[in-house]
Amino acid sequence: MTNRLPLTAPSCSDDHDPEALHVETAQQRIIAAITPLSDTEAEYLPLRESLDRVLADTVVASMDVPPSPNSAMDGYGLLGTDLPVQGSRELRVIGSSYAGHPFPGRVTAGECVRIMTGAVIPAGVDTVVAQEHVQLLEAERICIDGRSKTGDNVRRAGEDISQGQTLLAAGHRIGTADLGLLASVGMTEVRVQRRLRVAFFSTGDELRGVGESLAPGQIYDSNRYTLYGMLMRQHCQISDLGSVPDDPAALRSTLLAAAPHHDLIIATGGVSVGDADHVRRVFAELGELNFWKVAMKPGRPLTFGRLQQAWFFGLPGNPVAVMVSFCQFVLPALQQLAGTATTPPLTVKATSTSVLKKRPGRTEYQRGILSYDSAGNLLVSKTGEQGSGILSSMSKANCFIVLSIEQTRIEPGQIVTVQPFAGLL
Ligand SMILES: Nc1nc2c(c(=O)[nH]1)N[C@H]1C(S)=C(S)[C@@H](COP(=O)(O)OP(=O)(O)OC[C@H]3O[C@@H](n4cnc5c(N)ncnc54)[C@H](O)[C@@H]3O)O[C@H]1N2
Ligand code: MOO
Repeated sequence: MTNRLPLTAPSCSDDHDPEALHVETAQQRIIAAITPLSDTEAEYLPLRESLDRVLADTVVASMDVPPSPNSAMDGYGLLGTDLPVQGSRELRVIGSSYAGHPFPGRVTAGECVRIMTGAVIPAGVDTVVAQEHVQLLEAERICIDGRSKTGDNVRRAGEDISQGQTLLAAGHRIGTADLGLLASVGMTEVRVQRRLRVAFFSTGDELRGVGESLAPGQIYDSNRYTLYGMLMRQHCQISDLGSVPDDPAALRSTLLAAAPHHDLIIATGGVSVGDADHVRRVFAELGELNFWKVAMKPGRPLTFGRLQQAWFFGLPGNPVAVMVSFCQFVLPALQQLAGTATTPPLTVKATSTSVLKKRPGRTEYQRGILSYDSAGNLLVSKTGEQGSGILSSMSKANCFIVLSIEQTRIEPGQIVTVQPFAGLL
């Protein structure tokens, strides 16, 4: 084979490869290389349609929420100076304030108003006594005791949001609470970044699509399905370019056709050193290779670079390697492109209940099931066989067990680092 990039074969006892970048270095190189999308193609969307989109503008609150002081309880609104220090006191009920129907007058000493939760606090009132703490007397009179204190059950204007404050910053991905937050200041539409355009294709002469029949040596293409799922979860605008044969000319034309119309191109397979692994070589001829190979398992031959204005990931073909490298590298790249904060995934510590086999030299992402024992301690067990072709290990898992580069065999009872799938997949 010609034109092969050098590969230093790891020894049998460890997996060290001096050419492979550490995971953190590779992540930093990706973040450093990518500049966020400009907002020239940002669009206005009706509020509900903006769910999961990225804000193009910082939103400043145009009003206080709540706009007026209001009651937190159903009860009686009165003056704090009327609260008895000891014993009880009678007050005269002069009217009522309901949510949407404020009391128009002023309350003075010796008086009170019937008030409902959410109703505007009338002028003069600074305290609401819950009705459970009030004794009803005849002829519009009540009796209160010394249990309450001035200011009780009054929600001040702007206690949630104050006019002029930054409500949500540009680059924030709009979540479910944010839809309510934006509605609470009366916004009908928001300006959001366009969705990221991501093309993906698989490579391999052995691949057939679902619905086709398999000849000997052929397998179904599963990578385009996991990629579809992961990209849809990230709200990308996707182009599935299908399965491309192990043919440099076909790879070349697929890459060149996709580059002008996409922010990111993802290929799977063909990035290792086999005679039919053309993806990295073809990419390196056409574009700028940023790095090849990361000291991780699975996912070592990962390839990253740029082709015209599109970023490129050549993910290793093994189905688990695709998912692991997507989570660790494609996700931060998408976040960086979208201009959202690139926060590392949350990790927790858990006690392993399994023996975890590992050789030094690569960070490993084993697939685990995170659970609690009866005392509330976090436990994690591995999902059986851990080969990078064992996709069922991902399907059974709810977390990655992240074993650091120099870590070796883990015994049951040892504490390990775990990355839950929530927010990743
Ligand atoms: N001599 C060496 N061989 C290999 C090395 C190495 O360092 N030296 N690295 C191994 C590692 S680690 C990985 S990961 C793989 C990655 O290789 P490729 O990216 O070139 O992937 P392929 O060879 O094309 O495929 C690997 C495997 O995955 C299956 N596959 C591929 N695409 C799909 C798909 N779309 N759906 C389902 N399954 C797919 C493919 O049939 C192979 O079994 O290289 C090792 N070799
Ligand atoms: O790096 Mo590979 O993904 O171990 O099989």
